[in-house]
Amino acid sequence: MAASTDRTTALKEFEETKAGVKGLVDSGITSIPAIFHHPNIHLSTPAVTQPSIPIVDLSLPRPIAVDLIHAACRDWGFFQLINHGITLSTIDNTISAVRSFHELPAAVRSQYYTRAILGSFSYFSNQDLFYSEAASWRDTLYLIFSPVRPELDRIPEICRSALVKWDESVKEVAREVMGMVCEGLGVGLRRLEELSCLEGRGMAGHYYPPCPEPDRTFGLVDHTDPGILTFLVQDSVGGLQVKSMRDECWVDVKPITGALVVNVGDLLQIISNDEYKSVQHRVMANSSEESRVSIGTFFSPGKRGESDTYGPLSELISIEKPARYGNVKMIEYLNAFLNRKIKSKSQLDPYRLLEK
Ligand SMILES: O=C(O)CCC(=O)C(=O)O
Ligand SMILES: [Fe+2]
Repeated sequence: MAASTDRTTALKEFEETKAGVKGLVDSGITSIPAIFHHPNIHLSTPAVTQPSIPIVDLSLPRPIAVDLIHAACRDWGFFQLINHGITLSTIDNTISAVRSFHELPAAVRSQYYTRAILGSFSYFSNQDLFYSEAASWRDTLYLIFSPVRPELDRIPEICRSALVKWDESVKEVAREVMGMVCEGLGVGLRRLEELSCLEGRGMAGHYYPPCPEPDRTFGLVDHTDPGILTFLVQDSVGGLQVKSMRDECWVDVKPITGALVVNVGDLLQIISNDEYKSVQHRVMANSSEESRVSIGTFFSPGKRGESDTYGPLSELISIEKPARYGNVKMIEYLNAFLNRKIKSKSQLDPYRLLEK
């Protein structure tokens, strides 16, 4: 009881600094506060560097790229996309813009600190700070681009134009990739787009400061993403790991300059009726001397009215393979995701109809 009261007080104190993990690092700490201690971290297995997640070259002839994307979504739930058309300078500018926001003086960035992510722009440390057993070594800026358009003047000037441009660039790549995903699934080319899967877009700009005790905490605990597809760009520091479906090993996602990391979310697993799998991933606490930045864009259906439900595509249901999930109502689904601790697959379970 006393311990949990202490923890609650410590969490509130940390929250009230509105300066995130970056604020702790700037204060010169040499050990991490107890709220960041993950008790069973020593039990978690280290990652291997081989095999690595698939690489898909978008400049290959389309049928070949479609086959590669299909195999990657089926066997890994993850791939790195190269030659996708977004220039290196756009990527660098975007990463720098996110870094610059997180490195603004605490008094300036703290003005944006809020957990109300439904506004245009928010900044916080650990989305699930008050739900999880232990906090992780990470701060985040978050923006919703669609279906509600952001109020541009509420986005800090230091990252505004870069993030708006990034959203547009990623959306174009996602349009192409979603078409190829549909082709791989054997459904109409625009099926996902017609389901408004390009129209729900949120963006997280994560900042992982160097951690003085990286063996005691995580950067981001293992989880699956709730939406359709995630497109992520990372700097050269590394730390992202994916759980291999084949042997359950954690595998490093080695940073490749200019690449986008693409992964299947829980909703695509549902819609594809288990053809494609959303796969667990995590980020280790940053043991390098430099801070790490990654920017994820999360695509999900933008149509979220009472009658808009999303379940296994009728083309993928047969007598041999009946529907494995019931229908999802987006508002309920997203609210459930936002109001609990980060974990894996919990979004899928309530909708599962049959045991695999
Ligand atoms: O920072 C990363 O590399 C991964 C971030 C991530 O998995 C997420 O935001 O869902
Ligand atoms: Fe993720």
